[in-house]
Amino acid sequence: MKMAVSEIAKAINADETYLNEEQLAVEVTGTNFDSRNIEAGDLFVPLQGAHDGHDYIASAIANGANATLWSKERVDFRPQDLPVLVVDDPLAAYQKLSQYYLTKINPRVVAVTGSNGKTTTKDMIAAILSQDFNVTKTYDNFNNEIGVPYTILQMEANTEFLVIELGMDRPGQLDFLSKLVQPDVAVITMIGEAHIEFFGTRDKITDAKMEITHGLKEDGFFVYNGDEPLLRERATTLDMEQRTFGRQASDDLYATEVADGRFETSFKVNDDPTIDFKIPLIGDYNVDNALAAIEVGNIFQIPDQVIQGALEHFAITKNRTEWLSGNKGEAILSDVYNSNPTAAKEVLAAFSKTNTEGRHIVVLGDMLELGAQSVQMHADLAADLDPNQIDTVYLIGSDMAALRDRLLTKYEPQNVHYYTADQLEQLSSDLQADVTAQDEVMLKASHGLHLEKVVADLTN
Ligand SMILES: CC(=O)N[C@H]1[C@@H](OP(=O)(O)OP(=O)(O)OC[C@H]2O[C@@H](n3ccc(=O)[nH]c3=O)[C@H](O)[C@@H]2O)O[C@H](CO)[C@@H](O)[C@@H]1O[C@H](C)C(=O)N[C@@H](C)C(=O)N[C@H](CCC(=O)N[C@@H](CCCCN)C(=O)O)C(=O)O
Ligand SMILES: Nc1ncnc2c1ncn2[C@@H]1O[C@H](COP(=O)(O)OP(=O)(O)OP(=O)(O)O)[C@@H](O)[C@H]1O
Ligand SMILES: C[C@@H](N)C(=O)N[C@H](C)C(=O)O
Repeated sequence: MKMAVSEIAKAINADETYLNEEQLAVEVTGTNFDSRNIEAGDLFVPLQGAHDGHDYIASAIANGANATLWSKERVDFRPQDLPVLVVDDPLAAYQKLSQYYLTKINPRVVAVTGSNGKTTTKDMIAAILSQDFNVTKTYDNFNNEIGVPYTILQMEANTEFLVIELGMDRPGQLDFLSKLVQPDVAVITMIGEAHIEFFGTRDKITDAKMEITHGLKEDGFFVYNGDEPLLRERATTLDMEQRTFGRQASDDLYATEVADGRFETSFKVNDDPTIDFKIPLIGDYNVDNALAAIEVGNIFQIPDQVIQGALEHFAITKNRTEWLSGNKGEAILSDVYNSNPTAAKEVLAAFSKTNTEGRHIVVLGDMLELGAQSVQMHADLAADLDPNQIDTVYLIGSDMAALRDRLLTKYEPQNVHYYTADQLEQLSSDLQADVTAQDEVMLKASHGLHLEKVVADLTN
């Protein structure tokens, strides 16, 4: 982005009495809400976390901030050595600025939500559209009320498509984000149980996910998983054009001949069986993510051969079924960004099928935000762990104790290792001592368990 302070001030209704002529002419070339990541020319956005972002203005300036948003409540403590845009609420101003900038650049917008698969599908769609267009996509999975404005303000002036991930863990959040980005295409990958603690039922999760259509343009497209009855039912009330994907003949686009490779999955689709699609990921569920992305490519008339090439080599975001090589030469499947029952079952199914000369070792940590059904849902994962396919299980976290108890009815005790959440280092050192070059290790847990530290220990 490139904007003068005067343009920003108008866009967000900042109090211009704190800005002189010279300051109004200063040019801003980016934004950041973390002073440690500020680059020369950026606008600093002080946000409230556990600490107050305003307290880091000195480091933002030292790193080259050209201007800062500033809460009017802190106006007496404003810095004197750069332009200060005084507003009621810096986060609301940040969101408003992003909306202004989006209107100014005016790309077509593809918005992606779903209980699982948002980041992967976003990456696939961006890879496809990038073959023919200038595309900006969500950085990592910055998908909330802070991450969405950040992504929008990252756009270069020549951006033709914005592929943006929208996340939520409460009703109303997607209503806000969808109206902010006003998608040309809204995608729902699937409905699972992620964050069900704050909804109670999958039905209510579906209602909240459908909010992605609230800002959908009238001539826009709604792309969704047609195998989910809860989505099919809601879609009947929408006027916009719709495209479904899935595994059933009733879907507009469905996969056939799905085949698992060592590190990839291949499949065909109903509308052109001559093309062999391949994705560099294991897991049947990733075919669904790819189908959603192909639908988007079709909407924008990207030829099938071009889509095929883009999917074969698309760049995945780290820690999503990412294969790594461990210190002893073992193969590691890192899926440590998040976890919930549907995702854990899918990844266990995929991992169970991979060939190994050694053992299949699984490390599972607590799945968070599952509410009253949490303990039961952890215990139920026992059905997805077969001692003939998964040799050794490491469990960590309080609710995983329920899974340990269940597993002891079918596993030898020496093959089930249990740790409390504060024993992560112990788990890591025991696992390192146990693993051999021939083994394969899969790790999955909610982000809060920090299994990425174990992955780092295994691969350092
Ligand atoms: C306000 C803010 O900056 N808080 C981030 C910050 O928290 P803290 O409370 O620890 O901040 P802290 O109190 O230390 O500092 C307050 C503020 O001062 C800043 N600061 C701090 C120190 C310093 O030297 N300099 C400085 O500028 C700091 O960046 C922050 O802006 O530091 C954490 C660790 O780095 C991030 O994890 C937090 O990011 C939040 C979660 C976020 O919302 N980040 C956005 C960009 C996002 O999209 N994050 C995604 C996750 C989004 C998500 O949870 N999505 C859910 C669904 C949506 C939920 C909606 N609530 C899902 O996908 O399931 C991600 O990080 O991967
Ligand atoms: N379509 C799917 N169905 C079930 N599970 C999936 C699906 N896609 C991905 N997953 C699981 O979810 C994990 C995270 O994938 P991804 O990051 O794409 O999802 P996400 O919805 O973006 O999650 P987050 O918003 O928390 O980043 C994967 O590694 C896999 O375990
Ligand atoms: C970290 C956040 N994006 C998320 O996915 N949280 C859930 C609870 C998880 O980590 O499993």
